[in-house]
Amino acid sequence: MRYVTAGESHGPELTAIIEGIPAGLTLSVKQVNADLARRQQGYGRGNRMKIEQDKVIVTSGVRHQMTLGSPITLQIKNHDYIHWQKIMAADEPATAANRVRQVVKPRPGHADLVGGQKYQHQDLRNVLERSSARETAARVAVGSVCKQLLNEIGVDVLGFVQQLGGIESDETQLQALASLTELRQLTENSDVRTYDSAAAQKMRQLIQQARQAGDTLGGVVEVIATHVPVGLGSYVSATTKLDAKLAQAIISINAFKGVEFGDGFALTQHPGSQVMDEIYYAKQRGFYRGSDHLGGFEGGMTTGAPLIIKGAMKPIPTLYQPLNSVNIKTKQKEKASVQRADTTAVPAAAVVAEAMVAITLAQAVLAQFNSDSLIRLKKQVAAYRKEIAAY
Ligand SMILES: Cc1cc2nc3c(=O)[nH]c(=O)nc-3n(C[C@H](O)[C@H](O)[C@H](O)COP(=O)(O)O)c2cc1C
Ligand SMILES: C=C(O[C@@H]1CC(C(=O)O)=C[C@@H](OP(=O)(O)O)[C@H]1O)C(=O)O
Repeated sequence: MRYVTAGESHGPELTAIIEGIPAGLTLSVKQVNADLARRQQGYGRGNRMKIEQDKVIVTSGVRHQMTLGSPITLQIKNHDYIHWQKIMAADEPATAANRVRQVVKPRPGHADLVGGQKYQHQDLRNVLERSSARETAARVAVGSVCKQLLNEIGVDVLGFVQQLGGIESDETQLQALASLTELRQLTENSDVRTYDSAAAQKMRQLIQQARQAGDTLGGVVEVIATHVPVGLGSYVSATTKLDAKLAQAIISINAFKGVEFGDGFALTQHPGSQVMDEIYYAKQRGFYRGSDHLGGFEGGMTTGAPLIIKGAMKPIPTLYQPLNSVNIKTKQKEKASVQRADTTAVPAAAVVAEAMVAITLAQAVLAQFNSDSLIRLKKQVAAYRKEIAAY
């Protein structure tokens, strides 16, 4: 399965085309829209989210709510386009009237300067339009389709905020106790996508302070995937290791600078005796682990334990109290340009990370099992699970 997204932040729409989803999957557009809405929420987002109400339009590959096996096209309209039609026009030459709102003072931490140098753009809007995380809405729509496929074979994926601006979310402690369903209820009942708690209150205060100071915040998101079959991915080649593919998928999200599996970097502070997941056997269950310090991976393969993947998001680069920059035209020192921006988008990014994990897992499943028909896929996965359990 492969996919591509297209679309500029202030252009008419985002588009995603997915190729390789099996025929026979009942696709809920309502569910895709619910995921798109989750990505738009979260305390700390800017005014753009008041303009957009992301909804997907399916224009191919699905008939009567069932996938056909042909490429699926998903479109999401940019409501903000109405304010940018002239500036973003594809079919009109540049004129004094439409060459307005140019960006010439690159923002440190955004793609502006390097994008301008690489593509030789003199208006950095040509870079920011596509480097903007607006694109992640399309990925969430693709991820939602993939989650629906994964649900058919019992795999559940959930992303949530683990830490924001240094304040740890209560879900981290709850995670060990709560099922994914309980965790989902907790995260959905809160406007910072965290358990509505003392920690969430502190996060909100910190975001308010950052906003007032013209500053921004980052954080850590966590994604858990449960009931993943044993042995997705392989140790045989660098390119077949599934943990490596997931690392790529997480780092591909705008502003992500780090990824961890299980206890990740903290593993380095303990002796081996404390961090390996010891092996047990029970007749009903087959082989299983007593812990999950390694986040569900050994040798680039899934062990059958829950996948625990964390991603570190840097603070948002656009600051209302802008940092030092240089005007690309005059070469004079100036403060970076200020575009409308989020104070933080960690809650939104948790939904994007969930989508990226779902996409990568769906790709692994479809590479290993039949990808023409959902019925055949389910049969093959069930037979494989039996074979593994009988080992
Ligand atoms: C959901 C989401 C929303 C974001 N919102 C903004 C924003 O409003 N302003 C901004 O400067 N960067 C924002 N970013 C981050 C930039 O898109 C990102 O830093 C930029 O594309 C440069 O890429 P890099 O940080 O991966 O190097 C956001 C990222 C995500 C995931
Ligand atoms: C549009 C989205 O996020 C945008 C991501 C973004 C950036 O630079 O990454 C900058 C802002 O764009 P704008 O200036 O149009 O408000 C965010 O709002 C979105 O998440 O849907």
